[in-house]
Amino acid sequence: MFVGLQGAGKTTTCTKYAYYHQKKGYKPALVCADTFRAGAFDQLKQNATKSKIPYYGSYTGSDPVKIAVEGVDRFKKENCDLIIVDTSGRHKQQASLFEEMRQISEATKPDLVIFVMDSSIGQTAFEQARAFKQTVSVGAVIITKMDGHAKGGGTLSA
Ligand SMILES: Nc1nc2c(ncn2[C@@H]2O[C@H](COP(=O)(O)OP(=O)(O)OP(=O)(O)O)[C@@H](O)[C@H]2O)c(=O)[nH]1
Repeated sequence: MFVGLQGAGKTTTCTKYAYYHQKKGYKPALVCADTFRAGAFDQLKQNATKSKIPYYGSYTGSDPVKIAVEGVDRFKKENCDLIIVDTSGRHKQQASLFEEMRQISEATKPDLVIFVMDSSIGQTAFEQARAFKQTVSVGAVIITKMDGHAKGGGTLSA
């Protein structure tokens, strides 16, 4: 399950992560549990289609917990090795969105929660990262946009 702030690069990184594992011979799948941002499902769908990775999502559903569970169940039945759940961007002041993230995690029971962090955030990442870790069991961090500037060091130290 991928979590993080708005625009951190979750959807892009989900596809890269799936593609990487596909190239290694695994059978990944993508689930779009982002019902918040307009176009989120289309973005994931386009990336998945280009990479020939199966995907699941909904244009009409408004319950990300339900969509996540449906997607995970479907791909488990299809014997996928790696089911990646992309979630909406959120920040710690958005209590209801944090609660939603907790519910998705509780319902899908991910083996790994990955916190995706934009390197340009620098050391201010600390408070946000802590809030995510206090709500869901973050087990890994991926830092994105290291190609754009030199602030990644601050992010790493935070
Ligand atoms: N330069 C650069 N741009 C990136 C990288 N990763 C993502 N982006 C860009 O950052 C923007 C946001 O990426 P998304 O993958 O949509 O981010 P997101 O976290 O899914 O966004 P929300 O779902 O709205 O929270 C897009 O324009 C991406 O192309 C990266 O490593 N380098």
